[in-house]
Amino acid sequence: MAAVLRKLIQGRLPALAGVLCRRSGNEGHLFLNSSGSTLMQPRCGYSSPTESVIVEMDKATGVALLKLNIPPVNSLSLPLLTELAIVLDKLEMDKHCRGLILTSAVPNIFSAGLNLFDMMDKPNEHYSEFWRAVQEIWIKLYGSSLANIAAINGSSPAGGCLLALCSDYRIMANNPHFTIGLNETRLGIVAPFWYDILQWRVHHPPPCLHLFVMALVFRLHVHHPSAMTKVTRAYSTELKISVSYVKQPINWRSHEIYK
Ligand SMILES: CC/C=C\CCC/C=C/C(=O)SCCNC(=O)CCNC(=O)[C@H](O)C(C)(C)COP(=O)(O)OP(=O)(O)OC[C@H]1O[C@@H](n2cnc3c(N)ncnc32)[C@H](O)[C@@H]1OP(=O)(O)O
Repeated sequence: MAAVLRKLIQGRLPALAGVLCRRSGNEGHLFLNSSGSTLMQPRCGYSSPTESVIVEMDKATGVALLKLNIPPVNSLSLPLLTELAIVLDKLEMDKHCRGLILTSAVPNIFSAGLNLFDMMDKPNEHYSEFWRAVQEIWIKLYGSSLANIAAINGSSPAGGCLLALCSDYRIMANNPHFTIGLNETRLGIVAPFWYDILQWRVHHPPPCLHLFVMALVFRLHVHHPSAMTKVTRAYSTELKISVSYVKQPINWRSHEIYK
C-alpha cells in the first residue's frame, strides 16, 4: 500500500483526475457484464455473476440491499464500477423496487475509493473508460428515482466517500477506527467540480429534510384527507422547489454537460 501511494505522490499518476469524460453512448451494454455475458440470474431477486455486488431483495418492502464484495478493500475498479452500474440500472427498472441500501460485505471497509491501480501505468483509453465509469456511478446513484441509503459499515476514503455522498441518506457505524473523507488530495488528485455539488447537498440538508417532512404530510393526507388538504396545498409549491434542489445535477441544465 505504502509503495503504491509513494508512486502516486511522486507524480506518476496521470493528470486525469477530475477530467469529465463524455458519455460514450454505449448504454446498450447495460445488461451485460464487462466480459459480455448476461447478468444477474435471480438470487433473492438479483445477483451479479462474480458476486462483486451481492444483491438481496426484500420483496416484502421492495428494498434492495447491495453489498460491495471485493476483498480486501472494495476498491472501485473498472469491473466493479461496471457491475455496480448494471445492478443499479436493473433495480431502477424493477417496478417492485422502491429503494436501496448500499453497504459492504467486507468487514471494516465500506470502500477504499477508486482503485489506485486503475489510475497508473495504463493506456489513455483505459483512463477515459475508467473516469467515464466513475461519472456514471455518480449519475446513476445521485440521479436514481429510488430512495437510497449508504450504510457505511467501515472506512470509506475518497471515492468511497463519493458513494456515500451520492446517497440520499448516510448512516455510519460508530467506530473510531473507521475513517471517511477526501484523502485523495494528498495524492494530488483533484476531485471533479460535481463533487462540490454533492458536498453542498450534504451540508445544506433542508431540501432533503423538507422532502421527508412532505412525505409524512402526504401520508397523513391519505389517512386524514379533510384535515390535511390545506396543509398539503400550502406545501405543494415548496415540494416542487425541494425536488428540484435534491436532484439538482440531473436537471436539464447540468445534464446537458454529460451528453
Ligand atoms: C472523491 C470522489 C470524487 C471523485 C473521484 C476522484 C477522487 C477520488 C480518488 C480516489 O478515490 S483515489 C483512492 C484513494 N483511496 C485511498 O487512498 C485509500 C487508501 N487505502 C487505505 O487508506 C487503507 O487501505 C484502508 C482502505 C483504510 C484499509 O486499511 P487496511 O489496513 O484495512 O488495509 P491495507 O491498507 O493493508 O490494504 C489492504 C490491501 O488493499 C490494497 N488497497 C488499499 N486501498 C486501495 C485502493 N484504493 N486501490 C487499490 N488497492 C488498494 C492495499 O494495497 C493492500 O493490498 P496488499 O495487501 O496487496 O498490499
